[in-house]
Amino acid sequence: MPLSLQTYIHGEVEEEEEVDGMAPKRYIPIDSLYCSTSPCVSASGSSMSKKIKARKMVVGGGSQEGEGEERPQEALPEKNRQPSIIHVYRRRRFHKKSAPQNSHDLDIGSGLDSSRAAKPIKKRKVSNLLGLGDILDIVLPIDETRLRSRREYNKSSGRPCKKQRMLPTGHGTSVSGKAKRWVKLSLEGVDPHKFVGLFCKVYWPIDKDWYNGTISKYNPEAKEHHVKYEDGDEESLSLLNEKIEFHISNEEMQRWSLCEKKGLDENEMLALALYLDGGDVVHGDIVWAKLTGHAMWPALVMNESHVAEYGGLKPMKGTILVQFFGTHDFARIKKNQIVGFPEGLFSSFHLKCKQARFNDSLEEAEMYLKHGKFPERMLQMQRTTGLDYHDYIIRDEEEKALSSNNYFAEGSMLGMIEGTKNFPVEIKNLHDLPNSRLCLKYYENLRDLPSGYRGVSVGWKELDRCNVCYMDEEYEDNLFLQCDKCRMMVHAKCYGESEPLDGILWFCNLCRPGAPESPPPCCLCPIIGGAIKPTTDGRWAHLTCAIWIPETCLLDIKKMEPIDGLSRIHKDRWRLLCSICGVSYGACIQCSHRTCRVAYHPLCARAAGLSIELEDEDGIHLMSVDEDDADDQCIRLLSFCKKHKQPSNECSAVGYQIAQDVHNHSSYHHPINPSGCARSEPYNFFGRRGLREPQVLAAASIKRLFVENRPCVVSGYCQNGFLDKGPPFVDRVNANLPCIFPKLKAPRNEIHDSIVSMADKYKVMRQTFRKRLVFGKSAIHGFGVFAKCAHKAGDMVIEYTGELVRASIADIREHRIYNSLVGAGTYMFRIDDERVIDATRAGSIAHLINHSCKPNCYSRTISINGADHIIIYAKRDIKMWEELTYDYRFFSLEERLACYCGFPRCRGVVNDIEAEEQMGKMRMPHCNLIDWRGE
Ligand SMILES: C[S@@+](CC[C@H](N)C(=O)[O-])C[C@H]1O[C@@H](n2cnc3c(N)ncnc32)[C@H](O)[C@@H]1O
Repeated sequence: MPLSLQTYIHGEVEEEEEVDGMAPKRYIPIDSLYCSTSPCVSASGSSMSKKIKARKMVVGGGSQEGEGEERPQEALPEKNRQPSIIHVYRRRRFHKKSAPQNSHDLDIGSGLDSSRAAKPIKKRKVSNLLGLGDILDIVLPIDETRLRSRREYNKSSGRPCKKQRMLPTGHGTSVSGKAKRWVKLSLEGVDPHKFVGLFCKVYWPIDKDWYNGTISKYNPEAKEHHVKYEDGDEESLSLLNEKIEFHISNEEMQRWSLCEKKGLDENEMLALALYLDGGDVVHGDIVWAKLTGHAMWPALVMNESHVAEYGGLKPMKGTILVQFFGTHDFARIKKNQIVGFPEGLFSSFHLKCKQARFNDSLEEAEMYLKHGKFPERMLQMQRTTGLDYHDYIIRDEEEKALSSNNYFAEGSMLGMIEGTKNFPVEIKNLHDLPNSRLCLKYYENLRDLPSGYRGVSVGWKELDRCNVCYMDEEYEDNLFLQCDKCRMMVHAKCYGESEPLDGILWFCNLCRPGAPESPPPCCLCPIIGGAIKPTTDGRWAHLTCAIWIPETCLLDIKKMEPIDGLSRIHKDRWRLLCSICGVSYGACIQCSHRTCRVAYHPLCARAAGLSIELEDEDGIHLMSVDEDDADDQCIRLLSFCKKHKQPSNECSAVGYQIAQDVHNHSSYHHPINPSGCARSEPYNFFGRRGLREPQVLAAASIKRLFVENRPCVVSGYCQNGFLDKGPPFVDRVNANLPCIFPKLKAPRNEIHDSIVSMADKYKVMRQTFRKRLVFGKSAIHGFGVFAKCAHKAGDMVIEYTGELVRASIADIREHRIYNSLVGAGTYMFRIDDERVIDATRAGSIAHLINHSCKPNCYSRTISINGADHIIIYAKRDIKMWEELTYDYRFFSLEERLACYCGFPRCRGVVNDIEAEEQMGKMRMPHCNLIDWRGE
């Protein structure tokens, strides 16, 4: 094997073995994986996949024959496990180091230790900061010889000349136009062909080393450059994603109209940061601060004595008040979420985010370090502390929210309702941010709103759930749709998309061309973003609000718009104060408990984890959406405050109802999985959760006909008292309202480059997965799949591929072939009742992805050009080298498969217990079975 195998233990790299042979490779080629990981046996038939070993132990309750001595640690309980060992393959050691090496590239590994050993005296008076040249003598401990040797003094000022200082040794220090030097080139807007032929060096994060090569060609389709390394290796890569420098002279740059990328000078920043670093964090310090869902971000520690001026950011034990560079927002960050600036640079935090704002923040941080200066806007924000800043906003995210109808922010709403303040402390209020261009834009929309309006943003983090019905299951006839711009996820039918999209570009109605420039606020609640639809009176409202507020309805339930009935909303409902966000705006619903009057906005309730449900959600599918049947139908929407929140499965009527369903659906067959292998299940498997349709869609349908929503307005006043009984009037004239946003099938040139259709995303995913993912030894079980680079929530990660076989064939293979060969278990993924993907002998490394009860990925079936594909998506942002996991939702009434995912609240088994329990209820007790002798 031509591979150098390394062991990563707790992030440390240790050379484990050097396997010699053919040309060196970066990672083992995925194509050659099967021989090493598939459960297919060797000629002797004695090898058994680790997966099977673990599984057999679970089944048998102990080690199996032939595996006694080598009990895999993945089968051990979490506490007994050894430190996680991940094997990854790296380039061989004999790769020459990039030559000539940049003398200005601080050797981070050694630089860190030496500098730490002799920390410079801390200097805090940043306003008197000297230029780098002035302090070089002080920071010499970092790398004295290097810094000294590079110093070239300007004769007149006696200060070091920056340009010359930064020139790499080996390339002379001349600044003549012909002298070549290593430069980062600006890639934006440059013809990619211009890079062909350039000598370059590419940074390999695993090796922490640079490798020299030449760009040999450009592939416009893949948007990739091909690099031939000096050591004979070659690869195609996207320059944008790489840390790459070119060896080029100024003259050549001019000739080919290339320009140097004016970016960070990491070394200078490091030197300055080390100079300022030391001891406890005090105000004026520059640090890395972490908000959940965001990269570590450069921030300035604020003066706590001014805290009174920061309104909602009052002192809180264990937290530090910071202002972020780049966004200029204030936040209170837990101390353990703060990292010293030099440490962050050593950990390459500055390379971990590609957002424009992040780059701005680095540049601002650099300016502050070098010159002690802040951007004017940051100062303005500091000056306006007299204003009531209720909370912080990450402007970048705000931009996302305002421009794309989606908002991601820090903090779980559960945390909020458990907050010590009257109102949840972590809800973000967008008002009183006068310096924000975006806020001004946003407020333009709010002119007509009452003065008490405050925008509230919630963490729309759950990309795997429908934004309307909040269910995470997918149905064969109601697939998930994701807006290709803002990534909002909805069920097609919940959003009113009846036509199959088949992978074409799809935008939600706020991202379509012609949509309002900035997202309109919902007229029923202050929550920003989400699935918003037009109302019949020319406003906008969340579909969820329309569904949960009793008086409103949808005129066309196929299109799920426009929202009607706003004028019917009871006047008291508008006056209710939301107990969760504390904003007295919009219309609230109330707790369904008999004696409780607690009010909340439906979306606040959902975000806070309160239960909002149908009284008989499992029976909803039995209701007809046919208007003729309307008289007999009634649906009750229940919601409970925190105090009266009840587990949804407590309702005994549900079990009964399901039992009836089974009885009535003779075509239903209980799923068989006698082999017990951990087949992953999709989300649309008929039998898993009873026969439910996405509940809110059904609710919306029925609601058009008749709704009896229990909660009373204010006290004891049944809403139905003011609702017309019987089917609400469907205004046919209004139903023919012009379609405000025609269905978009936008040509590529109309849209931003980063917005691509499902089909294009799929294509890119297929082209890149080998570069993005790698398999390795997993701490969970056997082999797993790891991310070689960071992934964003919602990214398509990999397709689960293999042989597409009929379910009956899959069963036969399991029983007759795989089980008899290796004992048990296969790599199968059920698409639906008919089709199974068998990845045992063919397919991508997706079959190695392990299960976790708190996964970072999820699976979805997508349809492209008429073909179904099982795609593994990122459920949240995934860091480099994180193991990919998804919830197998393993379903077996016969077997339980112990789970070793290590998540603190692991459910203990890979099985989808909830689904199995539901199914258990669906089984008729024996005593209820009639002995049918035929007639
Ligand atoms: C598709 S394979 C995953 C790849 C597997 N790690 C391997 O090396 O072959 C599925 C099998 O991995 C094992 N597995 C995956 N996730 C697990 C977990 N969280 N706990 C225990 N076993 C797991 C189970 O034996 C399951 O049948």
